[in-house]
Amino acid sequence: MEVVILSGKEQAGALAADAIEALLRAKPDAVLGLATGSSPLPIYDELARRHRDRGLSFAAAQGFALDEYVGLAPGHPESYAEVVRREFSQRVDIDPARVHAPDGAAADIAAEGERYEAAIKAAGGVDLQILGLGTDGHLGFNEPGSSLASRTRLKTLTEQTRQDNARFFDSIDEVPHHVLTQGLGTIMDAKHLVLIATGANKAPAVHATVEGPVTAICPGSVLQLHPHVTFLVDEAAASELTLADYYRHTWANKPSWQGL
Ligand SMILES: N[C@@H]1[C@@H](O)[C@H](O)[C@@H](COP(=O)(O)O)O[C@@H]1O
Repeated sequence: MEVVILSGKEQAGALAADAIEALLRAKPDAVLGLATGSSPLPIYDELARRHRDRGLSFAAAQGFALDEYVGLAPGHPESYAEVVRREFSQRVDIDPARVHAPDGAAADIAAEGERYEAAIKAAGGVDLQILGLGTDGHLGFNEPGSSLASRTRLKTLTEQTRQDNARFFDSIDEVPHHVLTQGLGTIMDAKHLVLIATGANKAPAVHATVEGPVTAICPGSVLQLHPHVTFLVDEAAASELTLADYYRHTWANKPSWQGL
């Protein structure tokens, strides 16, 4: 695990964009795992800037969203398919037909989960997965209690997550109770995981994820079992980390030839 403590979310976004740019230059047809929520927005802003200013191309790439609400009307502005389109796809040159999301309006949600798993596999798996972190430690929409081996499936949101996400809707009553999310096992299959967490409200979840026991109570903690995971956190989100000084020391002394 690599924990990088940065001064702000723009710096975190730029570092994640560095990793994505390096991947795309080495492998133009890379498969990107796309996260929603507010944390990854600085990454998408930076990728859009690099596309515009220096021709970083996503033309051969593919994208897979982590999750989707169940029960929103197709095209709802807060559906994650729409958020990914608005914040990422339409700002770069990726083929919209190669950006996928689970279909939260599918008649058979269980079958849709299996179809989505098969689609990720058929694409060759995710090369780099962007992740945010819920205040309760969730990844995607894998709420506390999720199996660490879970695959794409229906989940019920906690009230804490519905309240956290109510800011995107007119009222909490409009936040769906159900979602379709890649499982923790699905997420763990990605080759490189890049988690971005900023702000003091994420500090307890960051601490539990990085330094707590590996437990379904904190789904993020499963990342401790992944061989290539990068945590990009700001000072506020890092404020409860026991080994913060060591992470800073490691970053300050990182060999210049070693990427993320
Ligand atoms: N399903 C998403 C997660 O993928 C995201 O990580 C989390 C945190 O969101 P934010 O980054 O806005 O704090 O929100 C949602 O629940």
